[in-house]
Amino acid sequence: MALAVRMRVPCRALLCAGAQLRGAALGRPEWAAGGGDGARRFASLRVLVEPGAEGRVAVMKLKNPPVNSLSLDFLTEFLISLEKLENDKAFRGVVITSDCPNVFSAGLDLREMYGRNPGHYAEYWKAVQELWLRLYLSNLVLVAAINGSCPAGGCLMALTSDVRILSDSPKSVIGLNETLLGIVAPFWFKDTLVNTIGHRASERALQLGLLFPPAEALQVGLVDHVVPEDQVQSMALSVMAHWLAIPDHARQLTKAMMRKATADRLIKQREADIQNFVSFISRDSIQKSLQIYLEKLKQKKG
Ligand SMILES: CC/C=C\C/C=C\C/C=C\C=C\CC(=O)SCCNC(=O)CCNC(=O)[C@H](O)C(C)(C)COP(=O)(O)OP(=O)(O)OC[C@H]1O[C@@H](n2cnc3c(N)ncnc32)[C@H](O)[C@@H]1OP(=O)(O)O
Repeated sequence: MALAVRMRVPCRALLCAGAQLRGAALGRPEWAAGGGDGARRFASLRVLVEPGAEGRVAVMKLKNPPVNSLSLDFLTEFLISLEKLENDKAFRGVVITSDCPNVFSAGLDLREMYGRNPGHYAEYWKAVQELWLRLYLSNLVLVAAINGSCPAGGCLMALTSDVRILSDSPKSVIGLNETLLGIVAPFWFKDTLVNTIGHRASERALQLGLLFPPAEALQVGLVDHVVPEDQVQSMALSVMAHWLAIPDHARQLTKAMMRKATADRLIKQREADIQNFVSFISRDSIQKSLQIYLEKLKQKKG
C-alpha cells in the first residue's frame, strides 16, 4: 500500500485549489445529491456520476455536448469528480463513458489551444497533465466504455484505463491523430500508446495519425473488446466484476509497478513540459494549422 500512497500525484492540492476557484467562477461546483443513492449519485454541469454495481462501482458519464471536447471547465469538473470517487472508500472501480451520442470524446478542446495567450495555454496544459496523471495512476479499476469516436486526447483518456471496450460502429474510431492536425503528440501520450500496443505499431500509428476502426483497434491491441453498441456498458460492468475479484492491494501495487516509471518521466519535468507546450502551440505555423483544422470541421457541416 505504501507504494500506492507514495505515488499520489504531486501538485494535486494546487490544481484542486485552482479547480475550486474555477468552480466558483462557474457558479460553484454543484454536487447535487439525488435519487435513492443519496450522496453517491452526483453531478456537475459536465460530468454525471451514477452508481454502477453493488455500490462499489461508479459510472462517470462525460456530458460536454456536442462532442465532449476536453475544455478547461470540463477537465476541472472531471478532476473534482474523480477525486471524490478516489476518496470514497466504498468505490473500487469506475466505468468512464459518454453521454453524448456517437462521440466518446473529441479530445482536447481546440478552442483552448487556438488564439489564446501563453498564460491560458500554460493553465490548460497543466490541467491536461493532471488529468493524465490522476487517471494513469488511479488506484481504482478504470474501464473505458467507448461508445463513439475517440480521437487524440479522447484516446489518451481511454488509454489510461485498465480495460477498453469499444462499440462496434463505423463512428467508433480511435487513435492518436495529432499529426493530421499538424501537431505532435507529446512524449507522455506516445509513452502511453507504446505501453499499450508496442513500439512498432505506435510508430506507425503516430506518424500516420491513424484512427483505427473497431476491428483494427482490436487487432492492434488498442482496445480489449469490441461489442455491439447497446452492450458496451453491460460488458464494461461484467469486465469490471472480473477485475474486482482481485484483492485491491495486490492489484494496485502491480498497477503502480507497471506504470510508475512512465508517470515519473512527466512528473520530473512537468514545468518544462508546460513551457514546451506553450512555445510549440504559440508558433504562428501551429496556430495556422489549428485554424485550418477548425475551419475544416466547420465546413464539414455546410
Ligand atoms: C514538440 C512537441 C511539444 C509539445 C507538444 C505540443 C503539442 C501537442 C498538442 C496538443 C495535443 C492535442 C491532442 C488533441 O486532443 S487535439 C484534438 C483532436 N481532435 C480531433 O481531431 C477531433 C475533431 N473532431 C471531429 O473529428 C468530429 O468533431 C467528431 C468525429 C469528434 C464528431 O463529429 P460530429 O460530426 O458529430 O461533430 P462535428 O460537427 O464535427 O462537431 C460539432 C462541433 O464540435 C466542434 N468540435 C469538434 N471537435 C472539437 C474539438 N476537439 N475541440 C473543440 N471543438 C470541437 C466542431 O467544430 C463543431 O463546432 P460548431 O458546431 O461548428 O461550432
